[in-house]
Amino acid sequence: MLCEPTGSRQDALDLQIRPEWKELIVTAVSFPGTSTVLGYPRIGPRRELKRALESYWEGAASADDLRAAGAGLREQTWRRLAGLGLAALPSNTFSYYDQVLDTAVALGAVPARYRAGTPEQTYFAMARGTAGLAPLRMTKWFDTNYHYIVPEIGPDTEFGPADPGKALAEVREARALGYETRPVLVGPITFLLLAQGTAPLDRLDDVLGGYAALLAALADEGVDWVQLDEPALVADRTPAELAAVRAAYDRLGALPRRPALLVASYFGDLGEALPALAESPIEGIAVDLVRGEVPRHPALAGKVVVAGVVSGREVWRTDRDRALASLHAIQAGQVVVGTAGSLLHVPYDVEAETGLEPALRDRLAFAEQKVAEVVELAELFASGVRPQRAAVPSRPRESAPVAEREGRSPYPVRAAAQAGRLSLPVLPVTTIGSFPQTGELRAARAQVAAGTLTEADYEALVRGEIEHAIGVQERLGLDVLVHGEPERNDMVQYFAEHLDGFAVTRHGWVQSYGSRCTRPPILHGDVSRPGPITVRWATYAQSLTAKPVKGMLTGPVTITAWSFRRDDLPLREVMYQVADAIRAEVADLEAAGIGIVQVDEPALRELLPLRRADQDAYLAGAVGAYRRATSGAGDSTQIHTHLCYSDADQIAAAIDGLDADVTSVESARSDGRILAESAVGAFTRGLGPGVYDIHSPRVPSVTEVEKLLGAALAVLPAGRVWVNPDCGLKTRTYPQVEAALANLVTAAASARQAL
Ligand SMILES: Nc1nc2c(c(=O)[nH]1)N[C@@H](CNc1ccc(C(=O)N[C@@H](CCC(=O)N[C@@H](CCC(=O)N[C@@H](CCC(=O)O)C(=O)O)C(=O)O)C(=O)O)cc1)CN2
Ligand code: MET
Ligand SMILES: [Zn+2]
Repeated sequence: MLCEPTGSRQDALDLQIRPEWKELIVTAVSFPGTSTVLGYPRIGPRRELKRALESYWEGAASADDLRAAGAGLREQTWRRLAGLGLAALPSNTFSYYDQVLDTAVALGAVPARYRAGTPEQTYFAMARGTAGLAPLRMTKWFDTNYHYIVPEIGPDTEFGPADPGKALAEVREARALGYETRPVLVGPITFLLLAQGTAPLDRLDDVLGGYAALLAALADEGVDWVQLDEPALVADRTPAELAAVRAAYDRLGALPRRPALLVASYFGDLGEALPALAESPIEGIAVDLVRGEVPRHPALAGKVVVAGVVSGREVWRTDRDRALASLHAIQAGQVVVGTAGSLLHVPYDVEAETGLEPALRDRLAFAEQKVAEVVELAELFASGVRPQRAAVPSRPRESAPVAEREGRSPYPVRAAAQAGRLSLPVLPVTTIGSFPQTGELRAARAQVAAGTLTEADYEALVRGEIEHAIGVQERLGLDVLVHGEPERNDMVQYFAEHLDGFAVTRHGWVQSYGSRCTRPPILHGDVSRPGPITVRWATYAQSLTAKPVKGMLTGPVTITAWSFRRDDLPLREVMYQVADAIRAEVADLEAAGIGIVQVDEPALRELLPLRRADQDAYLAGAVGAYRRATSGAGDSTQIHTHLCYSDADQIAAAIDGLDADVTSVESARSDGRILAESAVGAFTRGLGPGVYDIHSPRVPSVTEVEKLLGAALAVLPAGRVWVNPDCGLKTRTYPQVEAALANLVTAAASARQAL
């Protein structure tokens, strides 16, 4: 998206070169080549890393097996990038789990309680927990569907010695293959701003000591350039934070022994942070020219600018003229053609998608195609090719605002109608929707696709799974049951497969967290619903039990957010089209006698623009879409929603605006932050703060659940509290789930007694 030039930018343009800048405009340290990417997918073109990790975690493979799989993938990536003609290769963009966690380990920021066992055991304990130890928190990486591990940096955190081992090993590994690389680390400001703890910037000095040690070790290894990723600089930053940016890079720049520094920004425009970086003694700055503007600052004359003209977030082919226009507009010591951010968030290769309609496929570029685009643009730019037409801002065409639909009575009226219809106990126990996805189900879907299993046999298998899930819930004594979503490969892809306007991929995997991946659908046309999608599964489940079964839908914001989407329509209109499809599905569920419908919106927070100035318009559109999807429901139909992250306080008003009767949220993995006074006030209707962290294989004890429930009951009236896990159970196994849910039911019973 293009932004209007801001006043401060215009001023920067008009500035004369001040004397103090003269010394900053040193001769540019040259960058090793005219093309690069800031990062690359690492899960493997066929999810080789996922399989290696999961076998290692299951105990079926050794640490050596896992290391060999990692080395193979790294080699394959470097060879491919070089083979495509890319000039400057990054390293340390591979990770066994997450790059923020890797940086924490490199900085020695390993909380004492995890420091036991082998390095692998420590690493995966932080990421996933152990039988006795909860993992570190995990949350969304900026406005993506990728999750990072939140470093724990408090006022008293003791940093161990810096550990450059992984970065050095990758440099050596690439060198053995004949490649000099540029190691990538998360930069100090982003690292601290993403960390959990009180005023983490207070720890800047300690952290910079760690970076200094890492940089020295890399310099000793003969590394010429290091990339420090600072996406946090494209969000609004306070004057104190901007001062910290200057202090940090002044200090790192002044180190006597270090490689040249490329500070990489992406996901938006640097804005106020540009002068802070440009005026510091670093050698290069990477900018996002897909979402941001051409950077202008006199001190850039002495620096390398890596121009992110190829999107790391979308899958459309790059507009060559627009990219060339941006490249020619940059005034810098050296302009290098690059990607806007890492390619981590797009799939590997469009060529693998033989099932896509050729007309659509021709418009797409995945990671490999994007590398080829970077290389081609670098050649065109070097030979002085100019854009053939004036760049037209790719602004979506505006159309008349669509009226929002309203229909439901105020909450108290609805709550009374629902209480009469549902007669639930106080503290009702429920789940978020999915039950474990068995290997048998996944294999069966693959067989249907391959034509070796009939639809009828698959259908019978799904019905059997529903019976099983209902049986388990009945036996354990849950109050509101779910059918368990066995028919869904993914909560978004499944709907995309049943709606018009979407295409889905076969191999288009993108890492979501750890070994978990999704295949984001491609929303390329007008969206509509050819027919009911979930009704037969929900009614089948309801036919098996006298307890209420909750219908389960994914909301319009989330379906839109977790798809690659068209850019020729405003986001709001796209979301409204999806909302109308979901609205029809809600109506059909209701007509089929389903009394509770959950419309999940875990991505509501995710698409929140990084700049405050853009947030209200987005939230109005997102809330409008949700209400459009749900406001057709009658008063006695209970509408639930589910959001799975803890920083709900930032969008409290919007969550309230959804007007759902019951909201379930992640809470267990984030120590009940949602129950803090600042957040809990947002929930004026039913609330289910998660009491079971489903992202970890460990089973919470009854006491643990009781504690979390007690915390909820201390701040909320019991009549509005629900008992549920943090999120769906699809990534867990049945034994884990049954043990955990039994503990939830027991804890709820004892909490009811105590009321
Ligand atoms: N889109 C999306 N984003 C989300 C979530 C989500 O559920 N969906 N949840 C939050 C957390 N993120 C998550 C992301 C992925 C998964 C997840 O479990 N993904 C599965 C894949 C799901 C899937 O598409 N499964 C397909 C394909 C399964 C498969 O691997 N098939 C094999 C063949 C079958 C076999 O023999 O196993 C193959 O293709 O090779 C299916 O079930 O049909 C995985 O990585 O394992 C969980 C959480 C936030 N973002
Ligand atoms: C990422 S939110 C997941 C909600 C979905 N209903 C599930 O249980 O899997
Ligand atoms: Zn969830």
